[in-house]
Amino acid sequence: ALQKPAAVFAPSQAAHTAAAASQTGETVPNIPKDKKALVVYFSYSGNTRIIAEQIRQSVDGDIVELQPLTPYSADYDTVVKQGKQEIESGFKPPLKAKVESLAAYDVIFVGTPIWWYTIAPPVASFLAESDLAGKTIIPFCTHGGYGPGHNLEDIKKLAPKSRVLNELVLNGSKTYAQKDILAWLSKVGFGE
Ligand SMILES: Cc1cc2nc3c(=O)[nH]c(=O)nc-3n(C[C@H](O)[C@H](O)[C@H](O)COP(=O)(O)O)c2cc1C
Repeated sequence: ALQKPAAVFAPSQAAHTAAAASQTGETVPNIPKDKKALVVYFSYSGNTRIIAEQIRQSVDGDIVELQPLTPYSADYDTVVKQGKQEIESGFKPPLKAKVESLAAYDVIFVGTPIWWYTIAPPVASFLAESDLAGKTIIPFCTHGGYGPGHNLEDIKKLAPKSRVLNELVLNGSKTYAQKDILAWLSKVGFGE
């Protein structure tokens, strides 16, 4: 399944308009909650970051962007090839910073672009190096049209002591209204 040409994962940047929409659009009340939430995500070309910000806005939580110690190339095709190698070899790149104070959060949203049908390597690094026992993990991903692949299974494998809820799967080239994000949040039971 990994033999598809690199061109199929062409960058999709239509999501940029979503940021503007979520700032100028409808006002949405925060979901009432007694749990403290953290949004942790990686984003190479910006699509997952937009969703991460929308989630943070809806849950009124904190947010952390994962960054590999060695940044990925600015050249997209180079990254598509490198990502393939990293995923096939199970490489988990060292992160620029360890995510601190996880103990303070009950719920951790984990966001990733889909790379070669799974989570991006920096997200694998985060899951592998963090103590997530007893946490509720709510995954979300953006993909380029080929769907979420096996990323949810891979998240569960890397966080065996967490309760991993259903994933929000989004197409990175589409835009999502804040109310769509809220609808998903209440569907996964956040705030109950
Ligand atoms: C290394 C790499 C691998 C990718 N692999 C896939 C894939 O397997 N399936 C897919 O639908 N999209 C794939 N894409 C496209 C991204 O998942 C999609 O553009 C996503 O929204 C990017 O999120 P970001 O802007 O937060 O980095 C890939 C992109 C890159 C850079």
